[in-house]
Amino acid sequence: MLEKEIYEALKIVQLACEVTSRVQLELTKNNIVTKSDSSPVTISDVAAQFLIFNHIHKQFPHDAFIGEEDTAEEDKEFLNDVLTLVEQYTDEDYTIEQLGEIVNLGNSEGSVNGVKKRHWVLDPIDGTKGFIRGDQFAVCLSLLNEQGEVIMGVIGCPNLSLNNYYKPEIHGKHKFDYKKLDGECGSDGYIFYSKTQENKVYFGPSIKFKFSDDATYQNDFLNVVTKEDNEIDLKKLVTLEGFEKGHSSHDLQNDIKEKFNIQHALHLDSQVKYCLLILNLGNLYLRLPTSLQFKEKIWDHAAGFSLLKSLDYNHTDSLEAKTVNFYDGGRYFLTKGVIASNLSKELHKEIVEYSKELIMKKFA
Ligand SMILES: Nc1ncnc2c1ncn2[C@@H]1O[C@H](COP(=O)(O)OS(=O)(=O)O)[C@@H](OP(=O)(O)O)[C@H]1O
Ligand SMILES: [Mg+2]
Ligand SMILES: [Mg+2]
Ligand SMILES: [Mg+2]
Repeated sequence: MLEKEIYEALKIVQLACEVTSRVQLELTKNNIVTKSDSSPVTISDVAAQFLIFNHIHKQFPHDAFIGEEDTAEEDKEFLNDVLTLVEQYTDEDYTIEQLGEIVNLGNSEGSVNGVKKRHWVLDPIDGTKGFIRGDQFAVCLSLLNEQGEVIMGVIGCPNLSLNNYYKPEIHGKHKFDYKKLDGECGSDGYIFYSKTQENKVYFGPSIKFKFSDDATYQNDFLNVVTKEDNEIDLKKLVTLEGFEKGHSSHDLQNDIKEKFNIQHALHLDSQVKYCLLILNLGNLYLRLPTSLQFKEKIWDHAAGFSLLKSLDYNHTDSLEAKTVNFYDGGRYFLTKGVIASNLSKELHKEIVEYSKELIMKKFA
């Protein structure tokens, strides 16, 4: 089940990794604009959304899409640069109108209004600020079934070197030789994927994927992680937090670390944080809200959620230890913040209870 979906998703996420990581190296000010919510977007965010939706739409014409980007806000010059970029990776030529039609397929409100369709959920570049800074970012594609449940996730991490995050004195012995794996990556980084119902996550150096016509991609994925591979050392927990102070309440997250005596923290952009959690390079993902008005977007979490649920890890909001739901709020969560972990359900709940206390105090 889902073999074709995974195969097509991997193939096109791999291409998007290639495009985005190339653009990252040669990014200029003209390639970046500011959206009406004050967040940045680059030509490669829109190009990656186009390439991915164009491919998936051809393969699965009955499916719907939710994507972060939309061409309505962008001017002609910017969109022309997007076209020039995508045409280097497609056999056909496209007009600006055709570009818009495909990118804006992603404007679906989801299955909230009784539209029962599968939805592909895309964040073409998650961590755009990290991308612009030259740091971590991720291409995140997932699939929701007709009931709105996340059934698979693919995360491309073009800039990820795992050995940078592995510290033997903290992490102890691990199944994987990250240095060796990094060496195999070239400049394309890693891709992670999972089917939510399967109890394993696959990952491999993106560049190693060799796709044959009979969809034998599994053979090219060298690495599998299961829950049993991860030994959690409660004395050496590591948090996974965002880089941008505007995206989560770093002050409250520090209070949590103090209360639970957590000595180590990693700060990095994007859903790469979820990939590190899967590998047990971090244990506790903290995203406490900076304002109770902010609505979390489903594309910032759906692919990571699939990886986490495959290993039966916790993924809840920051006020109540209830599993986050991807369908009741359409494009948004109805809940506030996110806390995820590979800890026991009991400890996770304790952390969320303390988080609630802190949030209530801060925003009272
Ligand atoms: N105020 C606020 N609160 C929470 N989240 C916000 C906020 N503003 C933006 N965003 C979203 O943050 C997405 C990037 O998440 P990161 O995990 O990379 O954040 S961090 O920069 O590492 O802190 C980012 O995704 P991208 O736009 O895809 O980069 C935004 O959707
Ligand atoms: Mg994002
Ligand atoms: Mg994005
Ligand atoms: Mg964005």
